[in-house]
Amino acid sequence: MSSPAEPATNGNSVLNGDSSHDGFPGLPPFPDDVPTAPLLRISLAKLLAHDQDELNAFWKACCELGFFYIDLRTGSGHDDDIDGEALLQDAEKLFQVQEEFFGLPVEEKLKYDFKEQGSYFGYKGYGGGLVDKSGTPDRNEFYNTSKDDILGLSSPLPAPENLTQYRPLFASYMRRSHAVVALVLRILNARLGLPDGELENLHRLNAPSGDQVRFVKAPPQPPRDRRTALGEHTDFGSVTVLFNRLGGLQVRLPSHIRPIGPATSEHSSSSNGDAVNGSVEVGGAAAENWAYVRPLPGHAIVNLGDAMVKFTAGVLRSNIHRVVNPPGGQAESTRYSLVYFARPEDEVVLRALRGGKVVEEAVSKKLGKGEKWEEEEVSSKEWVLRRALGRRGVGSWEKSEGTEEVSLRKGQDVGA
Ligand SMILES: O=C(O)CCC(=O)C(=O)O
Ligand SMILES: [Fe+2]
Repeated sequence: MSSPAEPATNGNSVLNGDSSHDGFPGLPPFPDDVPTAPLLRISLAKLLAHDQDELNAFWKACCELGFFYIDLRTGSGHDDDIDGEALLQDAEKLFQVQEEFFGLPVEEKLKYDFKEQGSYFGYKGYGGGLVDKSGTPDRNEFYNTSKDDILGLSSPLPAPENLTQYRPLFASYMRRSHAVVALVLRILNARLGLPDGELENLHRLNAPSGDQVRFVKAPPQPPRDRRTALGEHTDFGSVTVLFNRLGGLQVRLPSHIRPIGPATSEHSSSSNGDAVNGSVEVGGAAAENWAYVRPLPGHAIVNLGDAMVKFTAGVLRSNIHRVVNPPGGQAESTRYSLVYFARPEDEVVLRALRGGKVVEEAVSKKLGKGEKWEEEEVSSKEWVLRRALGRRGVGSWEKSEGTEEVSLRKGQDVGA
C-alpha cells in the first residue's frame, strides 16, 4: 500500500532509511523544518501489476489533491515505452541539456521567443510572464519544446543548435513520459467507468496536440527580496509529469488537508522573506494553506490539469501550485525543473464525458431540478493558447483563468 511521503502522524519516519530521502547528489538537502504537502507515493511497478491498494491510493490522490509522486525506480511494462528507469535516465540527461541551453546569451535565447507570432512554444525570458492580475513579472525563464515538432507532426520551429542536436533524446523522453500519462489515463478511465479507451483516444501520441516539454530556470533571489518565481496556476492540460531537484514548488492544499511539519506562517516569513507574504500573497501562506513539495530522487511528481476537471465535471482535481525561492539551505542555489505537459488533442472539445456513471452522478449532483448541463464549447487548442498566452500579457488575465474556482471547491463542502 502506498504511503504519504511524510504522513502527518509520524513526521518523516516513513522515509528514514529510504534512499529517496537523502536528496540529490551535489545539491544542498531539502530542509526538514518547513511545511510539506502530504503527497502519496505511488509505485509505477505496482500500478503495472494492478495492485489493488495502489490503485485505490492513486484514485484517492487524483480526487483529493490532484498531485502525487510516482516511484519510477522499478516500473517497466509490456509496452516498451513504459520504462521508469529509462525515463529517469532521459530526465537526467535533459537536466544537463537545459543548463547548456540556458547558458546561452539572452540575446541569442530571445531569438526563439515566438509570442508575437501567437505561439507559446520556444523561449520566455526572465520577467516575461505575469504572476498575478496586477502584472507583477515572474522570476524565471523557460523554454517549451513541442511534441509535434519533435515527432515530425508539424514543421520544425527554429531552435538553437545546442538543442537541435538532442532531438532524439527529446523524442525518447516524450515517448516515455507520454507512456506514463497513457497509463494514468487508462486507470482513470476504468475508475470513471468510461467506455474502454475513451480518455486514451483523446490523447494519441501521434495526433496533433499542445503536448510539450518545458525547461524552467529560476536563479536564487536576493535574501531581502524573495518573491514568487512562477505565479500560482493550475496546469492547463490533462496530466503533467514533473522533475525537480530543489524545493520551491508549493501546492495550495484544500482546507481540510493539513501540511506536514511546522506552521506555514512561521516558516514563510523566515524562509521566503517578507516579500512573498507582502505584495504577492494576500492573507499569508498559512491562510492560503501553501505547502512545499519535497523533491524525491527516483520519483516524478504527477499532477492533473484543467482538462481532467472539465472531462469529469470536477470529480478529479487540478490543484493550484506555484514556485517560490527554494527553502532553507537551498536558497542560494539555481533551481531547474523539467516538465512534460500532456494535453488533449487539438480538436477535442473540453466538456464532461457523459458515458460513465461517476461523471454522470457528479453532473446530476450539480444540477438543480429541471436544469440543463451547459458548458463553454472550447477546443483544447483554443483553451491552452488562451491560458498560456494570457499569462504572458496577451489578452485579458480573467479570460486566461482556468478551473481555479473548482480547485478551491468554491461553494462546496470541503472534501467534496
Ligand atoms: O518548477 C516546478 O517545480 C513547477 C513548474 C510548473 O508548475 C509549471 O511549469 O507549470
Ligand atoms: Fe504547473
